Amino acid sequence: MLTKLLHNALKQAQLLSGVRNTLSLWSHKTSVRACAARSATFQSLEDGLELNYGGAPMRFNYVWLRDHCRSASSYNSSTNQRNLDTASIDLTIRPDITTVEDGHLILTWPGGHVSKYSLSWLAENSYEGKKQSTIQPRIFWNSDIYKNANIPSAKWDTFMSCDDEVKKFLQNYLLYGIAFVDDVPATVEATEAVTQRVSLIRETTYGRMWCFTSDLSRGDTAYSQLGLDRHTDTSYFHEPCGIQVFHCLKHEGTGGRNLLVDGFYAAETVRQQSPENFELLARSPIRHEYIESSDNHQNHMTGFGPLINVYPWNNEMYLIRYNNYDRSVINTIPHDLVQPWYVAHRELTKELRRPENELWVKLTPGKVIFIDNWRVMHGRESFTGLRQLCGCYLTRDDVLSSARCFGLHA
Ligand SMILES: C[N+](C)(C)CCCC[C@H](N)C(=O)O
Ligand SMILES: O=C(O)CCC(=O)C(=O)O
Repeated sequence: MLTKLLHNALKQAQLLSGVRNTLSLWSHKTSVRACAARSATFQSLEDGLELNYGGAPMRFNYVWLRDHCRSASSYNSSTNQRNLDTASIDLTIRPDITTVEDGHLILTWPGGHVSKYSLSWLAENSYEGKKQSTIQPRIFWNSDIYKNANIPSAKWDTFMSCDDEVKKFLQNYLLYGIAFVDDVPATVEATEAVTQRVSLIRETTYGRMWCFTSDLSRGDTAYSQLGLDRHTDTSYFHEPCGIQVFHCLKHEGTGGRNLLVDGFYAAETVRQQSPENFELLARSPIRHEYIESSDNHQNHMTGFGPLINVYPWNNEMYLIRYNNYDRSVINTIPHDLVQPWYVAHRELTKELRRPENELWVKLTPGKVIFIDNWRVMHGRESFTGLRQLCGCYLTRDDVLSSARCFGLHA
């Protein structure tokens, strides 16, 4: 089941990533000395070599090859760290001898040092390979897609005792950007324990674990009974918190449902409809800000970054900051682009607000939700009565590290 999901996600990511194959643009071949060995051939280029090994040709620069030598003197394979001082490599270095033998590329450098790279390692680590592959397979969703996928929630008992349950949970989390644990005791301590099964908690000005009601104890509308439109949190950090955990410990009143919207689904729609609007949102840095001044709390946080962030080599999205409440003065976009930026922002907002893209959930005591705060927007319906919400933030790097240690593609 998971394998099939992953396969579909990979297919979808490939379709959606807008990757263009530029291999046909390659030039600069100096000599065409083809050397056949097994299924691999190479050709020398001015500053490196081109390797043909199965799929598309791959090009490797000579300085890069020397820098990535995995011999014991160049690389410490017990700490997985480089020994070689990169600055000591002659920038005009070329090997004296190049051969392909037994599935390896073997280079003998001036001075006699030999570097040996397995062809499969080279294929895995080539730019061409990276450009065509997805860093994190995901399934973009609207309300129907998510509901029809019938993703099971993890259960407190098994989640706390069985690593495989945490692995399944993380796999769902990586694919959809949201995941639930049910039957959790309605306490801050149990919420903390569930979170720590996943990774480290990130302390912020709001605390390590926070538990809040609508008492306006902080200078932010989150601490009121007002509805909150879809947004991501801590957009005013240069690195917004990666994950938001919520657990509603108590609600005696009406309303207060939570809204979830997959920002990547909406942004991908914009990319398909008007690539220039997507580009503009991905290129223009904007500022968000959090200012709080009271007897108990003094804060002035501000961070820059574009609304949409993509990896430049494959155009895959990895982070959206969208918070109209906390967006600060726009003075980082030149005049000519201000109007187009608002047009692009409007188009994205329209997609984010489509009712069919909205997933509404009523968080009840026992149900803990993990939300990818780099991808999935959350909001809240206004409410009456006493409502107590606890939770915390996690850092994305720590969560991805946990996922990789479980052998997941992250
Ligand atoms: C979740 N918790 C109530 C602790 C913090 C709320 C932070 C609210 C802020 N406007 C933001 O969006 O970042
Ligand atoms: O009260 C809620 O359910 C959500 C609050 C919220 O959106 C936030 O703290 O950012």
